[in-house]
Amino acid sequence: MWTLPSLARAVTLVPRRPAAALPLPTTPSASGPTAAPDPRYVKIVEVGPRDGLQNEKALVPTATKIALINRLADAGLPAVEATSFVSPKWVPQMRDNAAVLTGIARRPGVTYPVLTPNVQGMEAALKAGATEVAIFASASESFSRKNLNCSIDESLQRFEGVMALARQYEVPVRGYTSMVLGCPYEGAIAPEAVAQLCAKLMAMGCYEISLGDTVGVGTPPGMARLLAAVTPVVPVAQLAVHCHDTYGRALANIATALDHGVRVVDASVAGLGGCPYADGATGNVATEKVVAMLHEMGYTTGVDLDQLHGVAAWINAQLGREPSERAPSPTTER
Ligand SMILES: CC(C)(COP(=O)([O-])OP(=O)([O-])OC[C@H]1O[C@@H](n2cnc3c(N)ncnc32)[C@H](O)[C@@H]1OP(=O)([O-])[O-])[C@@H](O)C(=O)NCCC(=O)NCCSC(=O)C[C@@](C)(O)CC(=O)[O-]
Repeated sequence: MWTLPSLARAVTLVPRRPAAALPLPTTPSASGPTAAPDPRYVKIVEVGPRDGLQNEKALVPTATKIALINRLADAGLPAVEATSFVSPKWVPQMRDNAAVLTGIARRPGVTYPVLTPNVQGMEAALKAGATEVAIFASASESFSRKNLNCSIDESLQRFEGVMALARQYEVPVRGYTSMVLGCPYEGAIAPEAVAQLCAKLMAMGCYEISLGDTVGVGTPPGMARLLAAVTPVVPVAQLAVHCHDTYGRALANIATALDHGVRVVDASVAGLGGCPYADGATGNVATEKVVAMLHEMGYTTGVDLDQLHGVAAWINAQLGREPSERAPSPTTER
């Protein structure tokens, strides 16, 4: 059986900057990110292969997942969340995590984060060659128990073990905070409680916090109140927003976040997804809709919108899904 001391031999370790010193989002160049932060560049973190597919009822073939990830990277997405190393009893769709992560063709300059809820998941992720991971906490006690089978405090204790391994193997860690704008089990969530949790995740060593409107109940004023509470404790350059589109408000909420200086946006190609432990959660906002809006607003993303539409149509066909409403044509871009 594989044991921790064999880890150094099992994985190829790439020397990295300490996670806390990771740079702000920058415009990617042909050879990777440039040094100077560009205020008009918005980094899209594509979460479809994980957050999207985790909710599909029928098992998606591993080859389809790998092809999806490769196609998204080819379309210019700078970060493609590939899979999660969670219990296969809890999320069967992600049980081929190692095969997916080892099967993708890694494109230079693209990161492929994976979710790790505990040391067991982190060890498996490292063994499969993960070079970036994400831990995921909830601002709602009820959702924490449904999603992670433990309290918020217990989840943070588990993450300590993940962070220790991440430091040892120099793997950057992204932190998620879920249910930041409301919870189906608890209703309203206090922005101050979200801020406190985000501060704890930052103190543990996360380089960025993604604020999850897990069930899409947020509104632009709610997003503004949330960011007013969170930005004093987490610099806005280290915040991302992760908006589900349950009630069609995701783009408006993202636009509000952009107004407040957020420059990292999570999205899911074709609007795939939901959350298996959050009743009523539909997919993340569709990546093609976010990219179209950003380009119309004069932001750059490095994403080829036509190619991305092709990926959305392809994955819809693979999954037998009806295409969602097409986002504006790239011909209208500035
Ligand atoms: C955290 C646990 C594992 C606790 O689950 P548990 O049952 O309390 O764990 P346990 O430690 O008691 O172990 C029970 C069994 O699970 C196994 N196990 C334990 N850990 C692992 C692991 N890492 N990988 C593989 N197997 C694992 C362990 O080996 C054991 O196996 P058994 O002895 O019964 O055969 C479980 O609750 C779980 O897997 N939860 C994950 C749920 C999930 O993935 N939810 C979706 C992602 S979160 C999300 O989508 C929100 C987000 C991030 O997108 C942001 C937003 O929208 O807000």
